[in-house]
Amino acid sequence: MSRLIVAVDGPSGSGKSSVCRAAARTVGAAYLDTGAMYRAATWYCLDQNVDLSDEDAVAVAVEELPLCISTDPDHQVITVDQTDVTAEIREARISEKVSEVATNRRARSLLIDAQRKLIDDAGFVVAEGRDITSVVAPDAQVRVLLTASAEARLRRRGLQMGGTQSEEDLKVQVLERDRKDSAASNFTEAADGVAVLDSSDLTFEETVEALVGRIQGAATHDPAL
Ligand SMILES: Nc1ncnc2c1ncn2[C@@H]1O[C@H](COP(=O)(O)OP(=O)(O)O)[C@@H](O)[C@H]1O
Ligand SMILES: Nc1ccn([C@H]2C[C@H](O)[C@@H](COP(=O)(O)OP(=O)(O)O)O2)c(=O)n1
Repeated sequence: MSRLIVAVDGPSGSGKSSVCRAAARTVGAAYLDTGAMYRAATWYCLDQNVDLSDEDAVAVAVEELPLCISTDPDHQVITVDQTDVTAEIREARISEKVSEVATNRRARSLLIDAQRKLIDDAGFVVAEGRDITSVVAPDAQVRVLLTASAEARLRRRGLQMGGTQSEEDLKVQVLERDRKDSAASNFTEAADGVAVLDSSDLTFEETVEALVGRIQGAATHDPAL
C-alpha cells in the first residue's frame, strides 16, 4: 500500500480509539490517536504547574512539549521527556482538564502541525480525533464520523473505567467534555463527503468490520494505490 489516509472523528466514547486501532491492525496501517496528544500536552502542563487558564503559558508549554507518540497499533506508547505517560493520560484528572488545552488556539495549531507530520511520515494510517476529517486531513481518502447515542457512550465508558466512576462523574467526563470541546471543533455533524457510521446498535466487531470495509473499498477503487 502506498499512501492512504483514513480520517475518523466523533464524540467521546463513540469507539474511535478502540475501533480505529483494531481496523489499523486488520489492514496493516499505522494508527494515530490525536486525542492522546492533547492528553499528553495536558499532563505536561499539569506536571510543570502551568495555569491552564493562562492561554500564553499553555501555548509556550505545548511549544516545548517533548512528546513522542508511537503509531504502531500493537504498541501504543506515549512519552513526555522520556516519562511513559501512556496509562496516566487516561486518568479522570486528565479527562477533566484536557478541554482547556484543546480549546487553546495556539496549542491546537502546534499539535495539528505535529499530527500532519506524523500522518505524512506514516503514509498508510488511520488517524482519529475530533477534527481529522475537517481540518487535519480533509483530503483523506476515507473520512468517517463515528457516532453513538449518549446512552451507549456513557455505558461504554463506565464499563471501560471498570465501574469506578459514578453516573454523575461519567456525565462530566463524557457529555460535559464534548460540550466544551465543541467550541474548538465540529464533531457532531459530518462535513461534505464524510460518511456517518452509527455504532449505537453495532457490536464492537461489527463496527470494526464496517470501517475495514470502507478502507478496503477505497484501496480497491483508487487507481493510484
Ligand atoms: N460498537 C461498540 N459496541 C460496544 N462497545 C464498543 C463499541 N465500540 C467501542 N466500544 C467500547 O467502548 C469503549 C470506549 O471506546 P473508545 O474507543 O475508548 O472510544 P473513544 O476513543 O471514541 O472515546 C471501549 O471500551 C470500547 O471497547
Ligand atoms: N483531534 C482532536 C482530538 C482530541 N481533542 C481533544 C478533545 C478531547 O477532550 C481530548 C481527548 O481526546 P480523546 O480522543 O482521548 O477523548 P476520548 O476520551 O477518547 O473521547 O482531546 C481535540 O480537540 N481534537
